[in-house]
Amino acid sequence: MAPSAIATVTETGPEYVTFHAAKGRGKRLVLKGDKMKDTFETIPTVDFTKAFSSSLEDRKSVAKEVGDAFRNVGFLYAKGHGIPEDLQERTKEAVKQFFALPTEEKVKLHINNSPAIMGYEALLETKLDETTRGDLKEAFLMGTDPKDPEQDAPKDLDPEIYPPGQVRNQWPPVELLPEFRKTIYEYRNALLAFSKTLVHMIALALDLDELYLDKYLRYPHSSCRLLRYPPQEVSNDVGIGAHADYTWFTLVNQLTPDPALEVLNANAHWVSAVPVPNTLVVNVGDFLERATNDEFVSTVHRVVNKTGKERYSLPFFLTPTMDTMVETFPTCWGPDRPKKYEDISADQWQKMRLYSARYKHPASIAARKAGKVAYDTNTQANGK
Ligand SMILES: O=C(O)CCC(=O)C(=O)O
Ligand SMILES: [Fe+2]
Repeated sequence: MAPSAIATVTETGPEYVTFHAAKGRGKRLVLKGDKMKDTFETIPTVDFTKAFSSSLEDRKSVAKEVGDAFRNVGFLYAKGHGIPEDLQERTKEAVKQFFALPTEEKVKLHINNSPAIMGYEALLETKLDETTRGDLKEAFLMGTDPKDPEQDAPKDLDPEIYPPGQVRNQWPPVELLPEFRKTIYEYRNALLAFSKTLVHMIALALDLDELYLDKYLRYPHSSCRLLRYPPQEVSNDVGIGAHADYTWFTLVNQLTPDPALEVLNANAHWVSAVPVPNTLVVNVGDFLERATNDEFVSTVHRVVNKTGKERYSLPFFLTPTMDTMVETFPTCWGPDRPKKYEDISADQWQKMRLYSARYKHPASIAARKAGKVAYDTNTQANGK
């Protein structure tokens, strides 16, 4: 696993770092001097070229590097992922064009119109770090929507999870952005294909059959979140407050060259995930941490845009098919290593985390009233 030479520790931060993660609101002491632990100070790079090889030995060599990175860091830079550069360029243009639309066009697509919480979310609408005034970013979210023909969704999805006709994705009119939907789908489908290869590498890294985890991927919850971060002017602003993702994993395409994404190591020092052209930043989410009985780590991260420039990024999130029960993987527990977590349906997990982070969204309020979703009382106070 070749360490990236360009990621560096940027600051030691305050005495404590607070964050928002599966286990509730966390707080970690910043370690200094001889209290410091042996932990990562760079983000490793993994070349995925051999993940596409017909030789199992080649694929296992990539899987080993993925396993090392996910056990020790929870983050890696993926190169050799095969996503065409021209598609990445066109996607970046599409992202910029979306955010350049007049505000009145963007708010027509507001997430409050969508029970699935897809669409446009304005600046400061979320607040992952309660010590700030909110997350200084605007977003456009798209995810699973069986009505979108581009997704070729199975016909027998659970109607409780995907009520027929329910508003999910919301797209800007083609007259305004003729190529937008097409380009975002082309990108999303390429990332979904790469994700399936990454899932195979994860299976091998955990000594599972290479295809063992495919049973979770009949219609995985794959979503893209387009993000624009204006330059921060207020001193304690953040682009996104410190948090862990609730996915299986996230693939972030940093579309602009200036550093802003930071990853928390065991000393509670922030390690910069400096953008590296034509790589994806891959990180383990809380759901995969749980399914591996904490063998893989879901690492806290944040975005701080002090560059004086606008930043654009594009995370892609992967979570298993909503109607599957996710067990602790069989190689991750045994007599000497008891299971720490109950099995949980992907739908329950997704809703619990999504609604906690969007506490005032109409779908979140309705689910709470109906007693349909278990809430983590530690995290709900954070959601706006
Ligand atoms: O913009 C980024 O680089 C990361 C965004 C992120 O952490 C998230 O959307 O969960
Ligand atoms: Fe994240």
